[in-house]
Amino acid sequence: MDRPGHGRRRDLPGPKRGYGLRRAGEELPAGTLLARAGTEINPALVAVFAATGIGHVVVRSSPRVVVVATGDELVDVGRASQPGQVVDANSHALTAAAVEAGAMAYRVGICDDDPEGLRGLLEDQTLRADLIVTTGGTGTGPGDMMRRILSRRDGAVTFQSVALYPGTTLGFGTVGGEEVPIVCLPGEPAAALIGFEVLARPAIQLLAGAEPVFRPSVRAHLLETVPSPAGLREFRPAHVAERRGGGYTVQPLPGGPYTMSGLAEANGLLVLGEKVTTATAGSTVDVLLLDRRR
Ligand SMILES: Nc1nc2c(c(=O)[nH]1)N[C@H]1C(S)=C(S)[C@@H](COP(=O)(O)OP(=O)(O)OC[C@H]3O[C@@H](n4cnc5c(N)ncnc54)[C@H](O)[C@@H]3O)O[C@H]1N2
Ligand code: MOO
Repeated sequence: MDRPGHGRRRDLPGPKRGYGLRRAGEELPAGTLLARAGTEINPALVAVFAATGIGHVVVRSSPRVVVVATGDELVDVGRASQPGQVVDANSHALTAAAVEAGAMAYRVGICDDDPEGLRGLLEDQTLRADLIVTTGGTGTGPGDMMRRILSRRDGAVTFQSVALYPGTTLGFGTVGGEEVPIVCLPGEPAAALIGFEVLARPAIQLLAGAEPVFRPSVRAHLLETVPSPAGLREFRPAHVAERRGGGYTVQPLPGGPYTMSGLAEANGLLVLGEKVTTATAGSTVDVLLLDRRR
């Protein structure tokens, strides 16, 4: 009984008046705005609604996005690839990107460059898709089937070069009687992901009723000189960091705009406008903030 803390009586001061009590309206006083239109509903917000007696809210459901990879050369991941074959990375990456953007995403997988097969597949997918995202076959060669089958139809999909780098060859428009929006991204994997970021992601945000539609951007101090093609707006994987004294710095990642590993590392996209041919170290540039903590 003489172990410390045992068998001895200690008088503690009594609790202050009101201690441990939760008062009505303490956290959210009457009249507080609970959520703005365009807010994504999360579990805690559901709790806030329920606790404040709101049993019903009007929502836009997550858009259904169908992802199709095209190309005779493609094989599914995990299968042995022969010389001349390419493992399909894009349908997986774009499906993940669509989920990250808040969509219900369906990966259809690989479709050969057979015009009838492709037409039929797109027609079928219009029944379940709010947005169709394809990759591959957007070039101007005779075998670039996506451009061939879609640009023939009375202008519903346009492949006029977009001043985007990488991603110049992408197409966009609608397909089928239901006029389902479609974004046709290039086959080159980094170009496909950047094209998705710039064109498809905002479309998903818009379909979801989300606000804001675009990524936030900041002005940042560029740490390394980079060249950029004239006439095209370049989006380049980069690492952005907050400076101690305020503001941001941005470091372009090695490998330029066409790197998957650079994109995997990036927490921002450096934006170099159409008129920029060289962005010099020390200048101030625009950076889109990707939603990744690094
Ligand atoms: N005459 C012209 N030819 C090309 C131009 C041009 O302006 N004029 N632009 C070039 C550029 S830039 C791009 S980008 C490509 C876009 O062409 P495609 O969309 O037809 O791309 P593909 O030929 O289908 O593929 C390019 C490259 O990427 C590989 N690929 C394709 N799909 C996948 C996938 N799902 N996963 C991984 N890798 C994939 C494919 O095997 C090729 O190596 O056009 C240029 N030509
Ligand atoms: O269109 Mo290509 O995507 O510039 O790389």
